[in-house]
Amino acid sequence: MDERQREQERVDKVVQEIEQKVEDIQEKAGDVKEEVIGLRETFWEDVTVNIDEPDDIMETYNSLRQQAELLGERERSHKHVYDQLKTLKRMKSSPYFGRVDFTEARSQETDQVYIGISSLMDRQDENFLVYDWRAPISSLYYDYSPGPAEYDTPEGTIEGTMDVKRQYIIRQGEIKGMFDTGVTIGDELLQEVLGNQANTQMKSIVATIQKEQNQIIRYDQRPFLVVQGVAGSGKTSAALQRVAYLLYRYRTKITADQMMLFSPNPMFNSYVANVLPELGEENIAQTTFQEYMEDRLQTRLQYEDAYDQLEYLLTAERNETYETRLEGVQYKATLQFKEDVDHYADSLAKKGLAFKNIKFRGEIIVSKEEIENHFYTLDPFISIPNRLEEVVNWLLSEIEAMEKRERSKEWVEEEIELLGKEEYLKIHQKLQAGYRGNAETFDDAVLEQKLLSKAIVKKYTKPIKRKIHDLQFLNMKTIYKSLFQSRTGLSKEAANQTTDQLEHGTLFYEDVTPFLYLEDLIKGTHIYNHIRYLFIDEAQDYSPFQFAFLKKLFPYSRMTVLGDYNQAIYAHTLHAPNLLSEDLYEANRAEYLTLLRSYRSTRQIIEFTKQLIPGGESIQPFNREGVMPLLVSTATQEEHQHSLIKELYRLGEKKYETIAIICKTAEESQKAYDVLVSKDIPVRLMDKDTYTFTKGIIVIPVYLAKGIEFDAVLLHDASDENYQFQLDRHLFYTACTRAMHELSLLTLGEPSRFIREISTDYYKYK
Ligand SMILES: Nc1ncnc2c1ncn2[C@@H]1O[C@H](COP(=O)(O)OP(=O)(O)OP(=O)(O)O)[C@@H](O)[C@H]1O
Repeated sequence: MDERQREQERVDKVVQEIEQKVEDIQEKAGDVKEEVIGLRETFWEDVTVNIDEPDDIMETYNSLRQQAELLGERERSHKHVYDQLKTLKRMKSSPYFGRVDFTEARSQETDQVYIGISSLMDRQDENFLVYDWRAPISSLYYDYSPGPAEYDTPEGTIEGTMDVKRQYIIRQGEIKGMFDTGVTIGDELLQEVLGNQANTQMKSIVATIQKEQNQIIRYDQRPFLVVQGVAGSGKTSAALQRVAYLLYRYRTKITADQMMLFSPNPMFNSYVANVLPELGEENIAQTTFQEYMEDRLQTRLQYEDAYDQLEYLLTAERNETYETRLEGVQYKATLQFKEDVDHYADSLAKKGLAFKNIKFRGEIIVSKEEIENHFYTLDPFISIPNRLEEVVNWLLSEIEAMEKRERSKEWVEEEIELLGKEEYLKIHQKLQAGYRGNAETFDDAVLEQKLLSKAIVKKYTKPIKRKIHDLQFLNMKTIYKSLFQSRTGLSKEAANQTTDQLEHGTLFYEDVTPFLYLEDLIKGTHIYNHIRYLFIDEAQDYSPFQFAFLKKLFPYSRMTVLGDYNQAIYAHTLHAPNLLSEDLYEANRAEYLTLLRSYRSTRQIIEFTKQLIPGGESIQPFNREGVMPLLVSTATQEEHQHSLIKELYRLGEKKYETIAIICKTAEESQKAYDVLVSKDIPVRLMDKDTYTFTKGIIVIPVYLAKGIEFDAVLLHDASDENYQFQLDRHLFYTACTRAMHELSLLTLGEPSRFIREISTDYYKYK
């Protein structure tokens, strides 16, 4: 029998074991499921509901709680069984992907370690048939070639020799490919994986994790892990496998809801949504900075979003207003500005807080001046948030006093009379329920009238009280506006521009973080203390100020920060440090890792794109052959449209599943889209509100294509007019590096200087 047959026999045996396990579990699962259904059906039968006496209420409460706990526990175990089944079903088709034979130096015993997406024991629960890829011993597979090798366990390092390192492609229980590999994990397998068509959903890479990626995945020392990785080097992939790794490593301590990922746009969220479930793990919370902002500001204020800011900076005329705005954008991103805000917040302890009148039925009941007076008569040594708490209590007591006065007023009586039958009944019943123990007084019409007026007044004061609790009597807009009358590092023009903007009622995007930061200093910080691991992807787009803000929001989180400074596309990151800069981290608190190998694109595309950026020569392409990028230069609109359509047909014939026409801005995208639609080309336009992306041809502005990849990319207009400034270079690089197999650059007019800098040996010219 040859080696392959022997291996196939083993696969068959493991598949049988899996089938057996599935059967066993299904039987058990059936029981649990029925139990859950049964419990739900009889939930109310098994609780005693009696609320006549306080003791009975207690008993009812306890009985309800017990029943709910029982149901919860059964539901959890049902879910556990269900998850197990899902993983086993996945393993039945492909039980493992790797094997290492390892001889421990101490015992001289050799183990054959088979590695798959999850561990699998034999039926006696004695031997591992498959090891989870995250188990300590599995790191041998990712880190070593045959020869001396070692791995770390919680008990210490185990040394030995690796005799065999083998990879398998197993599909539907059949070995389709099998290779013994050297240092890096098989080029064959990677070739196969990377040569495939792009997917509208990212896949897990556990079978082919590279050594330097494995380092990121398993890193477990300093609180900050900062990864600078070139485009397509697997940063996002590594981050997601790292989540799965941490969930496994700390499975008794950490759950998915204690982790969170900040991603660049909502479409990216749907793009990566499958990776963790594919690995048998739950997804973690994902948000974008934009979503966080929306959540915080809600309808309180109008504000600009990051994309609109970028759109303005890319499309507006470069005049004085523009330059002033740019100054603001850049300065408000810095830690110096954060210090300005800190100083200003300190000064507010003595004076300067602005308040709003509290009104009731159109009349002022506590004026802003009264609130201000009250606030500033409180002990100045008490912090602002604590003083505000006192103000809340005082305001609430004022409201209560007012409530009492109002109850006997005429308008209340009128309202009672005007009450609809249903409303009346509702209030009546509510009152009755509350006063059951005292039933005889209920006949008393006077009492009823009293209770009704109380309820009516309460109806009006309830929202006021809620607003007081939420500190909405603070006039945050005015407070923030006054910051620009204090001393800051901004020029007078930039400060005035901000105030003017605020007077129109809208917050610039660059003001959102400082605004929320100041608000937190005044109201007391919002913190997410349950988040233990925070992941920030596309970190180059965050400013030092935003980072300081995030650190305050997540004080107990270890952070994994990943990005590529060559893809920094926001104006605040120009000539400024960003989240990848070492000077933002305290000494010894952060580890910096670099990824230089790029996997996404063919060798030809990488050879081209690496010349677009300074230092690009250090980028190492993964050797996957393809065709050279194509440049199609045209002189007129007609020619441009004609060649666009011709290119689309040509790429379409190659059966690519995803083709992206990438534009610099939303404005350009809209134009391209209109042209294509008028020519009956089936195409979708992606904008900032698009949440998923689909197969076929799409038109998309670069900043929304961040982090995503396509089979073929067609740059809609790579002309010099479109791409000439420093920021354009990053946009251009980001756009070109989205392509996996083919890249075409169309230009209307002279090609961009970034292309002209490159020797024509690296692209075809048409
Ligand atoms: N070890 C690997 N095995 C298989 N595929 C990989 C590996 N590493 C990366 N890839 C693939 O390379 C592509 C790029 O990976 P990913 O999107 O994680 O890179 P990135 O560094 O986040 O890219 P960018 O910064 O350009 O958005 C993906 O298709 C991913 O599946």
